[in-house]
Amino acid sequence: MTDPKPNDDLTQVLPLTRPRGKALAVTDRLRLPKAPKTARSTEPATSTMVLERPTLATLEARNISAWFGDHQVLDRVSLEMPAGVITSLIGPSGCGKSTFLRILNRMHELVPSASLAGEVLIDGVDIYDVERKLVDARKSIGMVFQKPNPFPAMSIYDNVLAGLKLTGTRADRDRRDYLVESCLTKAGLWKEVKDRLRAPGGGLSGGQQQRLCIARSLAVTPQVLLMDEPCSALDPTSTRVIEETMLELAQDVTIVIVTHNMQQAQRVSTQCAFFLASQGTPGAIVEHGDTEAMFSEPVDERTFDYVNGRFG
Ligand SMILES: Nc1ncnc2c1ncn2[C@@H]1O[C@H](COP(=O)(O)OP(=O)(O)OP(=O)(O)O)[C@@H](O)[C@H]1O
Repeated sequence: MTDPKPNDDLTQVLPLTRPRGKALAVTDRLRLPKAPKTARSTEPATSTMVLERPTLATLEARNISAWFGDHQVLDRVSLEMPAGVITSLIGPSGCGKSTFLRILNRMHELVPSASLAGEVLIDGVDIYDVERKLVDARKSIGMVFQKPNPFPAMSIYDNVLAGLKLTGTRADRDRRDYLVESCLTKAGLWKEVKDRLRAPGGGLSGGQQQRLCIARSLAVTPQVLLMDEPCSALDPTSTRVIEETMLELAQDVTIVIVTHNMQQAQRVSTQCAFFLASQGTPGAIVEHGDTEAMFSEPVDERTFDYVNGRFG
């Protein structure tokens, strides 16, 4: 997978022109509106306020197929990712997990040769619908990547707020202060950085940078958070902190995580989907369901072999 740029998840938006059920290469891009300047609020900053809860949303993929040029990498994948639940996507390298995840918030289209078919519904509304603004989909469905990608020279404070500008969300000074504190608190980073908010984001450790990226995603109050192997570049301690953060966040946000770590899938997820692309065929879901059941008594022999480390 291509390495993400710092604002990959938010800046690049595309026209909503895909005909239903038809694969279409998308190349054009739109520009996001600039955030207008706002007056200062007269209300005092309330550092004890909690980040307001987004409405919990169910994400549903229906018959998703995907291509890079002529190469089909997913074939009619359907999966419901219920509100307030952590869903893990597992499977061997190259079976299309990351592609599927990127389709869930319209990032797949950023690859010039990419095309797709199928529907992605958030609470029943297709994020690819021509009536829906792409920026709304990006606000509702945040993304955290494998490699932490803060803006390295930008301050920790400004990193958290980067998404507001990019999505044209207004916030006065007090609101910004409040968002920075509450998002960093939610991401489990506040105590470590509260005395150096003006220091550059690039000066944090890898685990801290990843939590900064989680805080940045939370600032636009997403209903869904997609995480592509968020701990694979981190040490066990940072991994544990991120997992605790995920479990905490799951009360407010629907989370979908791609992971190669079977223990992690069992520790954090309620439901699990096993992807496989056998012998040159496009990736598809072999089996999905309750994580505990998938690991203890999978229905399909290939799932049994995979979760027991016999391949992949
Ligand atoms: N930008 C791209 N251009 C062309 N082909 C791509 C691109 N990105 C991925 N692919 C191909 O799509 C298929 C699925 O890749 P994807 O990254 O989705 O798999 P994955 O299951 O997430 O793998 P991994 O676990 O190694 O990250 C692979 O065959 C891969 O080579």
